[in-house]
Amino acid sequence: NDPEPAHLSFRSFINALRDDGDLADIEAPIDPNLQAAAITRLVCETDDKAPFFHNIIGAKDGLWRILGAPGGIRKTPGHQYSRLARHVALPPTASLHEIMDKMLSATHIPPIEPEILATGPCKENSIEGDDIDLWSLPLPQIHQSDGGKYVQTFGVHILQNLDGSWTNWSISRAMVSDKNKLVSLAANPQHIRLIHDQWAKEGKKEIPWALAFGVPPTAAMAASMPLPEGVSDPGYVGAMSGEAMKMVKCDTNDILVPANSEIVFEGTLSIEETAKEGPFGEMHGYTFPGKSIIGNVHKINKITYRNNAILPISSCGRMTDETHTMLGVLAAARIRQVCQDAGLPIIQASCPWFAHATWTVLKVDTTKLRALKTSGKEFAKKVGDLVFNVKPGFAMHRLILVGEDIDIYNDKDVLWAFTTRCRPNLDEVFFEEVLGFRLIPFMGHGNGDPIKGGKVVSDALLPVEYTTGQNWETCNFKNAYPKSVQDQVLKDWESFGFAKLQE
Ligand SMILES: Cc1cc2c3c(c1C)C(C)(C)C[C@H]1C[C@@H](C)[C@]4(C(=O)NC(=O)N=C4N2C[C@H](O)[C@H](O)[C@H](O)COP(=O)(O)O)N31
Ligand SMILES: [K+]
Repeated sequence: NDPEPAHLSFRSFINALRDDGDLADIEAPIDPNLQAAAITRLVCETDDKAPFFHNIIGAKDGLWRILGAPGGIRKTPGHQYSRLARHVALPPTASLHEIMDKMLSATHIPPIEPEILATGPCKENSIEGDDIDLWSLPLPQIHQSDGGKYVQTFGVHILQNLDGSWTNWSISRAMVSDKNKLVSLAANPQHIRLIHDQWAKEGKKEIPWALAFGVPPTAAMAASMPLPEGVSDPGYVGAMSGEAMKMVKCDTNDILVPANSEIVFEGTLSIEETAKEGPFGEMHGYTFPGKSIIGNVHKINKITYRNNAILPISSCGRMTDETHTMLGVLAAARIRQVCQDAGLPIIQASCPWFAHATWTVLKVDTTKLRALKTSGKEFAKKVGDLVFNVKPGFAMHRLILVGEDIDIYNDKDVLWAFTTRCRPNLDEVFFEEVLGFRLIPFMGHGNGDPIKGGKVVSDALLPVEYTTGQNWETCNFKNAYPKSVQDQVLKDWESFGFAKLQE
């Protein structure tokens, strides 16, 4: 057991899940080829407990046990987001808005720089140089049609810019391409791509790199979030958690990794060497068998790892997994922040699971909106011009604007507003000149330019909300009857033979 709390130690996090009744300890022998990921996939589709595989077939010398669905959601009422809440030291009853607020909480405060320790648990074991043979490890096959073994679906890539003034953490998938090599996908505008191109411009051949698996959960959340360029994740996370991240230096380069990481791959990201990458079962729920693209090659010079190390995996695909609950939610959080920093009256943002991280719903403060004396067309254009031209907006293809009466974390509310208050076309502003997201099937496998356009701001605020405010009565139990009638109905409800109402 680690001394650190759950948000600062992957092992403490797993113990916290077990205490929450949110972990399935599986002692049965499980095949890393498909079986572990298939169980994890069904967990994601049924919102069940995180699977912890203690007995992976082919594991040896402590490599490795597997934890699935680290960022999944639960069906337990009132505790749906407890696994995410445990990542950021919030109570299991925390709402998505509170989790997003916590992740944004260090936006305008100074960083707390990491503390560098002489050693740490991640140094307990090591494999070096020619002894590295990834093929001998129990590599997970995540989906049957993936182009290779995606050992990397929840580790954190760590890179620095040229002068070392910026340390970037990010999650990008990578598959094994050789006994000591991975190939990853990180396209424009991702920071891995930006840093890669900076080093390439200076004529460098390779970039010092590390990939840390089983990092402190708060670090995994920051890695999944589009922080502004130049904002170093370690310092941001330190400020967020109120204490310095405990790091150790890699043995074979100067990259710092969390001291209690489960497994660390140390090496270099090649500037020139590329390899076929993919296909991979994507976050939008599709695999296009046989379709691979070109990715960058990472060469591993040393592996260090804890005793009985644990590999986290994300078996991504259709809702709901980490690409929706972390990638989508944290992009929406940053979109809210960007709007607020620009002085727009946006008070909340959400990323509904059914939209697979392609929509962001924005709740507008309509009192402030009315003070702007603007129109829907004008406001929608203003929001889109901002959001679709900043990095946090790159994966989103629809923004929906709604008023205060909508609970944007409730799908029925969102769809009610969208289907009844947004007149198709007239109340929508389309953007064809902005960066588009190739991984969405209607882009990468659609009719138009795979990386340009196809975006829209759908204004689901009625015109009256821009002028004098809501002039309708919602026709539902809570709004269409006097309180006295509602109270009488609720008092009699179960005695009339109806089922107990969910709170
Ligand atoms: C939480 C998560 C985030 C992911 C991915 C995944 C998970 C679990 C897995 C590996 C399961 C699936 C793919 C899906 C794929 C999109 C991608 C990726 O392969 N390439 C990419 O460019 N971005 C990905 N992200 C998003 C990325 O982490 C965020 O955009 C983050 O802000 C990047 O950090 P910087 O802003 O500092 O640049 N992967
Ligand atoms: K990041």
